Amino acid sequence: MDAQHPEKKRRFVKKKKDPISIGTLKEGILNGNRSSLAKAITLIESNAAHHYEWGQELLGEVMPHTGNSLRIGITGVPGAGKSTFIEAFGEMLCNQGHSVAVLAIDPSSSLSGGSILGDKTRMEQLSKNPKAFVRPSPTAGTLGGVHRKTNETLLLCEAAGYDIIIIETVGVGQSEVMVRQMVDFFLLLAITGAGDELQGMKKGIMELADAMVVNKADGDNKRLADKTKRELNQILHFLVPATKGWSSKAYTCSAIEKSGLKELWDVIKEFEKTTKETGSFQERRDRQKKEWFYTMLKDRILSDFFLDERIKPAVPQMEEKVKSGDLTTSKAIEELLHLYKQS
Ligand SMILES: Nc1nc2c(ncn2[C@@H]2O[C@H](COP(=O)(O)OP(=O)(O)OP(=O)(O)O)[C@@H](O)[C@H]2O)c(=O)[nH]1
Repeated sequence: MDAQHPEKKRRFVKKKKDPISIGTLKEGILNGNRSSLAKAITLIESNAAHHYEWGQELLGEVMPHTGNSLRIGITGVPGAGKSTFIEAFGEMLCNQGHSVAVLAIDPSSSLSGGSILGDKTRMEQLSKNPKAFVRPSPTAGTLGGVHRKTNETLLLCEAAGYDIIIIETVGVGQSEVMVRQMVDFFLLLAITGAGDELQGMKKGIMELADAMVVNKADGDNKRLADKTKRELNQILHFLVPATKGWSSKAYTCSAIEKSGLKELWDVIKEFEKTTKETGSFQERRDRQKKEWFYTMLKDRILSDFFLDERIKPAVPQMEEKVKSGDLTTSKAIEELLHLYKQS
């Protein structure tokens, strides 16, 4: 019977006893129901084809309710204090009446199967706050897959009414650009006394930042933190600004003492106000949507190509021919594309 009604089958998430309709999930999300949101994210993150379809259908339904948050990206080398900072910063925002969703991207989980961010229970306090929603990094799949899942989770969180979305990534170089492509404001968390002035961070990553904050500016470390802040400001002064019309600066804070957080929030609010006035806020959002469209299109074409029934066996054959010198690389590619276009 299901086979005769594919539409009907498609509209239901089949759990053993409790089928959930897309409509119910949508309603739950729009009412800010956390369990509906969590179920929807599970659909988005699932690698099963039918879940993917349901997830996309749901996303289409909630799309008109997205786009209303301020999206903040945070990165920093391991040990910079990201969890401590986000927990304190998130609590402060919740106390001010905001609702905050925290999503994580952990490149190590998709590249090696291990995880830098995900292994331990993180941000326990914030997770318990009724105005906050903390979601660990999707662990399975390629970095591109993690990108899609995080981007779609962000949209679901917006539909659920979270007005501040924080996307955290561990600062090891692979995922900063990806996060920058998803957020309005990008913050780099730094620490003092790491010897070389860029603390292992490439200049390219500093160029992505709308602000840097030297964490752990407390106790004996305070003076050193101020010194690092001055050094970073000197470097930032010579870099191309990450956002048109905004000059990125360095600040200090202590996540443990909860100092400097309010000042940093004032900087972010000022950024939002200025960039909305100049139009660069919307320009970036439009550019991100365009980039996202092309990323998804290329991903889709790639997987369609490599999963094609005729292409699958032909690729290793062509590879052998290229290796043995029977065919040039260009000729082998031409033959594969010819085959693909016929199928
Ligand atoms: N003195 C001081 N220590 C801090 C501060 N923030 C974090 N720490 C400490 O720095 C260490 C690392 O903090 P985490 O928040 O786990 O830092 P992280 O490694 O960037 O974060 P994860 O990505 O969660 O591993 C912990 O021992 C924290 O207690 C701070 O403001 N002052």
